[in-house]
Amino acid sequence: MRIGSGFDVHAFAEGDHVMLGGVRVPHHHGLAAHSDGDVVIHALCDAIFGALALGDIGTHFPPSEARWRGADSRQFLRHAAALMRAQGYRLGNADVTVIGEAPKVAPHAAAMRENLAADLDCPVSAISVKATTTEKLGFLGRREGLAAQASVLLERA
Ligand SMILES: Nc1ccn([C@@H]2O[C@H](COP(=O)(O)O)[C@@H](O)[C@H]2O)c(=O)n1
Ligand SMILES: C[C@@]1(CO)OP(=O)(O)OP(=O)(O)OC[C@H]1O
Repeated sequence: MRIGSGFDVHAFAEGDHVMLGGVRVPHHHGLAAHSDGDVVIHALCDAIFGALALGDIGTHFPPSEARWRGADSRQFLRHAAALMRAQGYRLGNADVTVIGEAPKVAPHAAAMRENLAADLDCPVSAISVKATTTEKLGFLGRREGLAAQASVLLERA
């Protein structure tokens, strides 16, 4: 078995939605990023890369490369899943927490879990997506951006 953890933050910018776990969530801001800024998927990718000791998301998808501009982060997750399988592992379970005051994540958590499970080729029951505020404290509490953290357990396939 291997465990991994990941963390990602993106600042709010102009826009009318954020992408979270591959779900387009309406919001009065977007997220500033090279890709689509999906903090859920970025944290999950880093957790998988970490579990495999294969670097991090920037190692695999350098922000210096124009081809990742505006990219759908689900392709990053499918790549991480392919590397996981190639190393002889499958996802045991994943637990993701979105941190921020808004938008509300709970109404979209089921759709996010479906997307993540599809990309990781695992049962939806193996994927948890939850959220918390920071009780208005700090940069997340001031609604300057959104963060996500993820933990994964990989099992031998
Ligand atoms: N962006 C968020 C933040 C929180 N939630 C939901 O609200 C619950 C209460 O959050 P507290 O930080 O006050 O404990 C939390 O358990 C989530 O269900 C959310 O959906 N989106
Ligand atoms: C995803 C990548 C792709 O270039 O860029 P960003 O969308 O800015 O996201 P970040 O979480 O900073 O991870 C780095 C990059 O791999």
